[in-house]
Amino acid sequence: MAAMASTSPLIRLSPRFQARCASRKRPNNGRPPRPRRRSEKPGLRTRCEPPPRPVAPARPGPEATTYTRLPPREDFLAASIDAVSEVKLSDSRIALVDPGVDGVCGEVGQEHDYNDLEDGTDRGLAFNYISLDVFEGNSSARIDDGGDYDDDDDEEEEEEEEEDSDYGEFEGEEEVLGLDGGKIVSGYDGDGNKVMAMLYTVGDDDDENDCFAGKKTGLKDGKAVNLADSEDELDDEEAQVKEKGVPAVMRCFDRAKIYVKAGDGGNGVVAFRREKFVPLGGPSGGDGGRGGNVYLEVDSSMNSLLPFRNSVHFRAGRGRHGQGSKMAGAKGEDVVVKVAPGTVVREAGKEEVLLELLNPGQKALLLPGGRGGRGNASFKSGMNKVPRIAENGEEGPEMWLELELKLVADVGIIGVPNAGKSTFLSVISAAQPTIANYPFTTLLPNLGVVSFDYDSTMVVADLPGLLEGAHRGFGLGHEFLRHTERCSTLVHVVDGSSEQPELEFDAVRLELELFNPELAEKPYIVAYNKMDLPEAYERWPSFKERLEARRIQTFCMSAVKREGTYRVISAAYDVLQRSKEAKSTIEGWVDPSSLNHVAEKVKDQRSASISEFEITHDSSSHTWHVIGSGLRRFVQMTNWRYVDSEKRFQHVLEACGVNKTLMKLGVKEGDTVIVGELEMVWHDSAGRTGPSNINKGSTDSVRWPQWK
Ligand SMILES: Nc1nc2c(ncn2[C@@H]2O[C@H](COP(=O)(O)OP(=O)(O)OP(=O)(O)O)[C@@H](O)[C@H]2O)c(=O)[nH]1
Ligand SMILES: [Mg+2]
Repeated sequence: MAAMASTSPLIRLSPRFQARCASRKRPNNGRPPRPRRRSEKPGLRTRCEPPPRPVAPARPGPEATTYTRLPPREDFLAASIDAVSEVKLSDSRIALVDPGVDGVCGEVGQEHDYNDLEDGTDRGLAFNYISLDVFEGNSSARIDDGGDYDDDDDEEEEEEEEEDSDYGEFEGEEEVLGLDGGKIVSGYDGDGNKVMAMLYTVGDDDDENDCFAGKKTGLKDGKAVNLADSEDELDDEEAQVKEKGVPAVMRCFDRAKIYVKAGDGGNGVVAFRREKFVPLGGPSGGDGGRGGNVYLEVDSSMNSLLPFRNSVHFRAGRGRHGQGSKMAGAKGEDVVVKVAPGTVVREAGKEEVLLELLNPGQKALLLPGGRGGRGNASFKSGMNKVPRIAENGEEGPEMWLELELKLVADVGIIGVPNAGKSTFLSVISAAQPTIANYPFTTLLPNLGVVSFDYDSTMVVADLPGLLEGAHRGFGLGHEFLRHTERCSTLVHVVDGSSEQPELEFDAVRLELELFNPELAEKPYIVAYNKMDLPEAYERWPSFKERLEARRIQTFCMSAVKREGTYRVISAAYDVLQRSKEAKSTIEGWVDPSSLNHVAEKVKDQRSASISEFEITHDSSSHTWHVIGSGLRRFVQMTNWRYVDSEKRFQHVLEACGVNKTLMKLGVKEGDTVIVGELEMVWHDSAGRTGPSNINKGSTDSVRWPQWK
């Protein structure tokens, strides 16, 4: 720009363009229209309609944050939530474990009769579990709250069921895999595909409250198989995923969408010094102030992105305009957006991560404010002593950002619902997560700090249970799978009391891989839980054998009896240390100044040369588009109120080669040329319009007294 200013006295004004319409954005900065000047006379015909503005990025509507969207009504499980809050560990089934049971991994003591829990009523929990019928052959699975299922002779009923597509997809052999509060059912559908379903209910027989029962879900290669009433059946997969949206009560405020805008620069002004005894005071218009910057800062007191529910827009202040007596405008106020530790920042709609803000105190300059426009004092030179030109302030950049909070935990506890993950966390740390004998007790991740001694501590996160299909939105797991991306190590808790622990184990591993293959590559250990239960104890040897054959480090424990847990967590600690060492050698030291790289990029874009441009031609409308960020910025900063601005603009187009290129490409008389927001008409006969537009007294021939 400095170079441009110095060229102004040498302007060879041969305007081939006639500006039809100058930038409409701030035509007059709110001031009353000036009387026409000579230079605005003939030749400069303005068009009434504004030039086509560049297509602005679609502005997100009210769904700016994940939590502003209301969940589908049927997903709001009021009854289930009530039920959850009533359940205590002491009430749960585990309270019935006979203390006489001997240690883990060894002999199991006496048999425990838990069969009475499977009769549909869990006394401790006062829940009514649905009955699950298991069928052979081609019969259909059916859920019935305590009702009988007639699977043989009643042909009419069978016909009805065939018509009812709710059951149609879940035909074939089924077997019960787990009967723990909820029931995991596996089977084969008509096509021979493996089908899994988690069936459970909470509350009494009242259908309205029986929300979980209303959402019985069968999972078939990640697709829902709706086993409930046909009203709930959804037409397509998309609708299913939508309906599986996490209810508002369960939503973690760990995603937000915000708008940030750096402040615009203040405008420069044209002013001349008029003072007694100071003849020919000269130009004294001050520069505009710089717009405020946008910073992102990690605030250790924040643990969610909840504050962004109310405030979505963050705009830095604009710089003040310059004033006479060479007074520069004040700088605009900066805005600092505080985020929780562990926040990942992306530009909305883009995959690329802009910033990862992990540690409290980190502060990143995200968007630098716009440059202040120069006042006429800055344009003064030996050849142009009365510059009547000033610039607009540069527009501050703006952006929609997607913020995502990922837990910063060393170890993540994963596994199917009800495996005992929360129980394990409560044993190894001081955390007190809700523990209960039904799936999805944990709705939000829990954190706990495990300390071995003063120096060695690690943060462990208990994550909501994962179901098959979690990566496609089933259950709650997918909402939280991303948290595991931050964990260096995983502890995979396997429910030993399930029918086929290995199958469940593989399903969860597959989910991790499908969600993000990098997750599956993280180091992990397996903790086979509930060893105090006879069935778990029986299955342990074969489970261990198979996993060890696959070279997977496997431990057994009884979280509730606090046996074997220390071994598991110390093994996790060892794995964590090893992975940390490996990481530090690979990644090396990270330069904290790299946090400003987004702002650096913006600055680089700003300093793009005006001679870098592309020209496209639309032959149907005889329009030429001159595209270049340097030129665009130049147009935006040109203040068309001032006569000299127009001349300087013509000169710049000539100097940077736009005119020449257009002529080379075959521009014709009357064609429209669009540069940035400015639309002009091309005239071949420069002689006709060019010299006649020059305000002869405006540049080098100006005499100071003229301004007195
Ligand atoms: N017998 C026995 N029961 C256990 C053991 N560990 C946990 N449980 C019980 O299993 C049930 C589920 O425990 P949670 O810790 O809530 O399971 P979770 O994996 O956190 O479940 P979600 O949060 O739903 O994913 C509770 O009733 C626990 O008391 C164990 O070692 N032995
Ligand atoms: Mg839990």
